[in-house]
Amino acid sequence: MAEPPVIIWQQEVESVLRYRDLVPRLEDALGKFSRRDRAEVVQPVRAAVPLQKHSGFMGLMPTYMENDGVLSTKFVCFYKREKGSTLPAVQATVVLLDPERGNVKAVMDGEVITTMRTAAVSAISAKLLMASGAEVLAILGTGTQALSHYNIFTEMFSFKEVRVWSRTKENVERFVRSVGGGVRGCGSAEEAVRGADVIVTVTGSTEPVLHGQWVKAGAHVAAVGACRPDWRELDDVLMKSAVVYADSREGALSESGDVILSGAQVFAELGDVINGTRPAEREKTTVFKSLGMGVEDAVSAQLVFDQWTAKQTKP
Ligand SMILES: NC(=O)C1=CN([C@@H]2O[C@H](COP(=O)(O)OP(=O)(O)OC[C@H]3O[C@@H](n4cnc5c(N)ncnc54)[C@H](O)[C@@H]3O)[C@@H](O)[C@H]2O)C=CC1
Ligand SMILES: O=C([O-])C1=[NH+]CCC1
Repeated sequence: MAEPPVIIWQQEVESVLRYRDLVPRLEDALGKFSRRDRAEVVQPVRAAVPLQKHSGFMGLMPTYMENDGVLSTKFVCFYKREKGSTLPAVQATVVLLDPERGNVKAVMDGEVITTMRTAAVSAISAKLLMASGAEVLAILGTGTQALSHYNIFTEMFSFKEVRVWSRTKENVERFVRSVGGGVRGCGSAEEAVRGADVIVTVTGSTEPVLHGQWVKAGAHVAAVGACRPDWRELDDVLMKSAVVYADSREGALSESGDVILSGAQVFAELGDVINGTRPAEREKTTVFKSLGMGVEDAVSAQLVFDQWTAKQTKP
């Protein structure tokens, strides 16, 4: 009989997961995904069950990496929250299985994984696509993803200025305090993004918050919110004038309102750039449309499991 599964909860995930370990694993996973080799990654587009009464969805994100022996699925519930709501926008659990026997090896908190792997993939997009000498970073949104994006973008790059905007002044002030200052709070999205070299959109908005006419030519945008076919964060002007990259072409064409409703073409996946099969158009305005992929959760969960197991066996 198989061993019972271990439970690895939030604090323990936090204590073992580090961006320096995660980033190379995610780069490798993005490259493998884009090769479409079924021995490397099998990952269907997320199935989303509507939770109509609660304005949300439960996403199911199964992934199998045969060569790496990794089998997992994430359950992620995400919601459109009304202004002032204190309920979380995203809750997630990752289940890691033994692919040979089919038993569950570990059940782990998926919030830290989702928060960190999403920010890490956006940072990889910036590493690949932002113009050299980028100085100004703008973040639209001040929630969970805003903080993780701030953390990794300031850890990986040396911006001279970081700006942030959110719907309320209180949210902006709270965010600035939470990161210990060093960030300029802005009164409007336009003020935050004008002249910025890199723009991160991490809002719960279902309407465009970022307009192409404000965006400097050659800027890189990492667009993380609006993960439903009728939700938007970016307007048509930006989508049609930028070179659009995605984590998954199929994901973008079935889940991204910014891609579907603007009619913009997906030029490449990030993995194509990593594999050298599509170019990084650094000198042009670029949008990375992030939807989130099961393979990102799979490699993150395996990393957590390995680190956690090593910690248990240390004398
Ligand atoms: N691409 C991916 O892999 C992932 C995407 N997400 C998405 O990222 C977004 C942010 O997630 P969290 O930071 O966890 O949420 P959160 O609730 O912690 O933060 C959301 C932020 O957006 C702001 N906001 C909400 N509605 C807005 C509107 N109409 N206009 C302007 N700002 C608005 C809120 O004030 C808050 O600052 C969500 O859309 C979520 O679904 C989350 C996880 C993974
Ligand atoms: O990949 C993910 O976990 C999510 N994408 C959109 C909301 C949650």
